[in-house]
Amino acid sequence: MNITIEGLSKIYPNGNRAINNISLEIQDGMFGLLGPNGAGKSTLMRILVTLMKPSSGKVTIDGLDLVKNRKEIRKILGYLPQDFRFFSKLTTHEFLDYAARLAGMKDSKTRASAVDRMLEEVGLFEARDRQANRLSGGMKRRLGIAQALINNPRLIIVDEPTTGLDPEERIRFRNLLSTISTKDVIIILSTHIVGDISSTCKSMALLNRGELAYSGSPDELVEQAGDKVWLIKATEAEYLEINEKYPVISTVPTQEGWEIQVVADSINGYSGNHIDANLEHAYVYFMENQLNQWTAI
Ligand SMILES: Nc1ncnc2c1ncn2[C@@H]1O[C@H](COP(=O)(O)OP(=O)(O)OP(=O)(O)O)[C@@H](O)[C@H]1O
Repeated sequence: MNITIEGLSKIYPNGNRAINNISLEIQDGMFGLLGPNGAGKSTLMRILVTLMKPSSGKVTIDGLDLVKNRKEIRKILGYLPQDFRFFSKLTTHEFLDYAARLAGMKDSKTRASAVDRMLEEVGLFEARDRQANRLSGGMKRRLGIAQALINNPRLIIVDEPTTGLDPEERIRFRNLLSTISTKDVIIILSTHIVGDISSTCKSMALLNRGELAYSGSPDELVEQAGDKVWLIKATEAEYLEINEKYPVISTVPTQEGWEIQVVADSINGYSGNHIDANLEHAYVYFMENQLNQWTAI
């Protein structure tokens, strides 16, 4: 499985340039698409799932042209949109059966066993007779992924799936995605939550204001911030100054004052030492130093 994106742009009718000349290669496995709000992630997702046409550029999925071969591409596609909703009154099981029918599974026996298998896989079998729109947030998200996966798609696109989930459900959801990501399947995970990507994706892209700011592995991005993360031991007086000067990752009070994690090329004049960088640090460093656009995660 392989996706090639060449010179892709999207300008909305009101003139908003949501995506600007993006070129990208995506191979088998889990691919993370990271970026702040408004970066263009959802726009790119909507184009990839054939809901919207690009203004210019070309996308090829396993040799199929995204615009010309829409029907064929839809057959191999599973999509969990950001604002996924359920019809009222359907039970979990009925909903998934409906989704399976929409996905083209005509034979009722095959469908029934596929639905049960999928409910087991996402941990919702016990909840099969509960009304879908009364499930907890995490369970709804799992039912959302179940409907995206019911027809064994080879391209799975999930948009901001962990927003609003508690940490336990978030981990559960990520693990679920990892188990699906086998050979010959691409899962594209769009998120503004750095932890979603660091724990699951081997390759990633960073979008910012419609532009491709980085593509590669999360490890390579972390390497770029290798010696840029500092733990400063600050006095009360220095605390505010440091907050003004540097992007601060965390602040912990100590008996002497504060321990403050910052990302910066140097910490002239302050007392501190390097600490290991992680993807969150790298993201902040990249947004601040390469793009001058650090605000907040
Ligand atoms: N239908 C639309 N018409 C006009 N502009 C739009 C439309 N949808 C999105 N935009 C604009 O395009 C840009 C990219 O939006 P998009 O929703 O793709 O970003 P995002 O990275 O998914 O952000 P978020 O995480 O907030 O959804 C933003 O400036 C947004 O305001």
